[in-house]
Amino acid sequence: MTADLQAIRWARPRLSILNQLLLPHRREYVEIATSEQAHHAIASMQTRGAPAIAIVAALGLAAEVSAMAFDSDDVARAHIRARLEYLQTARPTAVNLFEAAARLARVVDAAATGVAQAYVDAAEQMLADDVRDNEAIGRLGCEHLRALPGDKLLTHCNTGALATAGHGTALGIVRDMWRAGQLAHVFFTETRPYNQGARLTAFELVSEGIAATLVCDSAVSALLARDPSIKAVVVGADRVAANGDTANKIGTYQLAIAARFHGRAFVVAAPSTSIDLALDSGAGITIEERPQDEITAAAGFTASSVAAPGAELLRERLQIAPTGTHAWNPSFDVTPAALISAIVTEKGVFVKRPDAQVFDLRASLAA
Ligand SMILES: CSC[C@H]1O[C@H](OP(=O)(O)O)[C@H](O)[C@@H]1O
Repeated sequence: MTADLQAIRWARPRLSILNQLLLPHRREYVEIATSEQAHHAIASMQTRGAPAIAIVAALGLAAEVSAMAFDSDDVARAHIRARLEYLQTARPTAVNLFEAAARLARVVDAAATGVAQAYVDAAEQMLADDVRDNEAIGRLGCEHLRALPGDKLLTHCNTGALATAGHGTALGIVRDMWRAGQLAHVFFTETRPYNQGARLTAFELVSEGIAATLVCDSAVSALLARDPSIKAVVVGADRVAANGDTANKIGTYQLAIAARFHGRAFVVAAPSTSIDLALDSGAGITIEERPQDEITAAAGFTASSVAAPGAELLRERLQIAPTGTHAWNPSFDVTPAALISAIVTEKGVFVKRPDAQVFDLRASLAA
């Protein structure tokens, strides 16, 4: 990964994150020293992507804890547990944040002594684990997709180095296929209304010189109808239920319908930390709803605001819809398992049993 694409920098005990609100115009790192700052970075989308928000929450608290002197292990444990509860209120859909908080709570509960140190060690380990898992997803995804006809892919939102500790999930597969000479071209959606595709995936693909074309979300069916060499649609995930129903960036569901209609594979790529085995189906997934003005106005920079210090504050919004327009802005949708061909994780590539409409991820992960 090039240094340009490093979303999370951790040099014990200091954490800084690439402020993704300013991309692709400015590369500016923000220091995160407290759990409040980590919460703000996640809620305001300075950092985003299911694995990245879990890691920033964990390491933001690690930075805070490292600077504190606790009177006892019990005090440290109580503090960490309370802050983990608080951090889970930053965003509701990606399960990685909740999974990480539960795992870290178990670490501090299990540590009889050295609670603060045990917490920091475990939070730090998450960074390395995520890169390792994404590399495995890339490798397994390449192997899985090699057999399918065609030499192009389509992806949605941003699932790359910027959304993770490094390499990425769906975009990690794109990266590995490109490096292996298995990929001639990738199409990627702008991902309205937040434009993670046009701003962030474009930034990653241009940085690495991967042959790529940006399309409007609404151009996907026309693209699939026109180009039979697109072998698959590959997307990430924010939460996958035990039956394979998958919450991912809004627009994913309609991509899956288009892929099914045109006879293309629809592949979900995510670490196993994105799988929520407590949920039987996607019906139980909380979908974040974001402000209406993300739709009624367009965000961006003018030449003068890009150059100004604190450009985030000056982020200009161009009104598109008339004042008084009501908008509905769900940030995610749930793609039914029936439309998903395969789920690629670091633990393996999961498919449905012949004739089944859903996955059995409880059995797959137990195997
Ligand atoms: C590998 S990241 C998964 C996921 O995160 C994105 O959402 P957001 O940008 O709102 O955090 C998107 O759904 C990606 O597929």
